[in-house]
Amino acid sequence: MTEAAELPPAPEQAREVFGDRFDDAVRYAELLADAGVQRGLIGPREVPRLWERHLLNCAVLSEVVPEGVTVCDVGSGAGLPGIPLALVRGDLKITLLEPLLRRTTFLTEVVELLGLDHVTVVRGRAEEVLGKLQPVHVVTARAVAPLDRLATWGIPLLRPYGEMLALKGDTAEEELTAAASALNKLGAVETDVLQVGEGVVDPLSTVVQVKVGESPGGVRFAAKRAKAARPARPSRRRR
Ligand SMILES: C[S@@+](CC[C@H](N)C(=O)[O-])C[C@H]1O[C@@H](n2cnc3c(N)ncnc32)[C@H](O)[C@@H]1O
Repeated sequence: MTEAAELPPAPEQAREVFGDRFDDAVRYAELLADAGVQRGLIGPREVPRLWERHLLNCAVLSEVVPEGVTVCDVGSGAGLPGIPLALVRGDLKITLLEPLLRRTTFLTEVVELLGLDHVTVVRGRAEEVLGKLQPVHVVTARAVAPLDRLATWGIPLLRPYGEMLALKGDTAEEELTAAASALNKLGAVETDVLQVGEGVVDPLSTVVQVKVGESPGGVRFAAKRAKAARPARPSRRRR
């Protein structure tokens, strides 16, 4: 049997980043290393690098999230980036969206244990909750799908003038180029690649930012809504 990897002590930067919520961040890291691994939500090989590669890498996304907004973390998995973001930003209202029951059960436990009153867990696929969730200012995501597919799921969840913030690695620029036409059709008006986490993570975390205009979801989504709104044709009667 392989021995369970040990969770290393929190690095000094974690105290600064999580501030008052540092103890809760430690508790979350312990839950990931223990129940998270046992229930197959995170690989055992991730445990030694939980702080740098997961908690801190996700928490620094906070640098580019505006104040007091609503956020939907699409494909939250074991709570990344949603939970670290919630720990550093009590001003946000965050929905963790995840289709798998095993994962939403874990997320609900974490939210209750850490007393994250500003976080709600919703079970579902992004493309299926459209119209059921209130549109949000910001969609976040990490490791869910290539940018073009992620955009078709995430952008329709946005309010007008909202933005999607996707944590991506080295492939960020490449994915943006490949997704250009899809983003255009979905109503993107501005895109950028941001580097965050100076002095906290090395390498810096890369974030693809996609801002939308008045019509998030773009032409296809607008057409779908128009179709749904059309009155039903009167049924023909046989004479
Ligand atoms: C590789 S995991 C990443 C989890 C987490 N974001 C992280 O970085 O550790 C991808 C997650 O996306 C979820 N997912 C896949 N398709 C989805 C969809 N259409 N809508 C919402 N979530 C989805 C999966 O269930 C899974 O939890």
